[in-house]
Amino acid sequence: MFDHEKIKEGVRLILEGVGEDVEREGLLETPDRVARMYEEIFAGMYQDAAEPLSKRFHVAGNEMVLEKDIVFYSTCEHHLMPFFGKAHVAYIPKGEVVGLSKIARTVEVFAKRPQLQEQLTAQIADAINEQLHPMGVMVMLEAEHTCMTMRGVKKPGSKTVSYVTRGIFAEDTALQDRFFQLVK
Ligand SMILES: Nc1nc2c(ncn2[C@@H]2O[C@H](COP(=O)(O)OP(=O)(O)OP(=O)(O)O)[C@@H](O)[C@H]2O)c(=O)[nH]1
Ligand SMILES: [Zn+2]
Repeated sequence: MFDHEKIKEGVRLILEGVGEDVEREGLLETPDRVARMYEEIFAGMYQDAAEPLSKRFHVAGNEMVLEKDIVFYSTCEHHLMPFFGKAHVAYIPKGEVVGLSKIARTVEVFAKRPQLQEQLTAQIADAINEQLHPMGVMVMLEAEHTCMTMRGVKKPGSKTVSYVTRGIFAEDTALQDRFFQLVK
């Protein structure tokens, strides 16, 4: 589990590194606050993505289910800066579906870890694929990376779009087009 004291010590060292006085009033509680914050934004480190997807319901048809505009906040593993945006998740069931909220919960588990957008996209798709064994899965993420907008190349408003396909979505470009139409 989280080593709260270690995170606090790290935050103290960063503040000292930037030349701050860690004993001044405004900063006294900061290491503890930041440690608690990390425990929140990295809560997915200790959550099992299979868990929300374990309760399934039987359905007759196999029409596409799309959960779109799922707002997520994640943390870029290169700079520990936030990236945030929307996830669109579609799958074509093969006899089984999950409760709609469980798709968003799956996004949350993986978003709340140090991440790369491409890796986050693939992990969401793979978890659904492995747990639900659907005909196919397609996941698309659109996000703004603060490591690109408030620092570095400073390109505010730029968006990173990533998507992955599994199963019949990988082979059927007409199906991919339908997904792109629906999330537009
Ligand atoms: N592929 C990918 N790259 C990312 C993601 N988040 C941040 N990056 C990039 O990771 C790269 C790290 O590049 P480095 O050259 O090692 O680090 P840097 O000197 O801080 O780079 P700059 O951001 O260009 O200043 C940068 O180009 C970031 O834009 C992500 O989710 N996916
Ligand atoms: Zn970054």
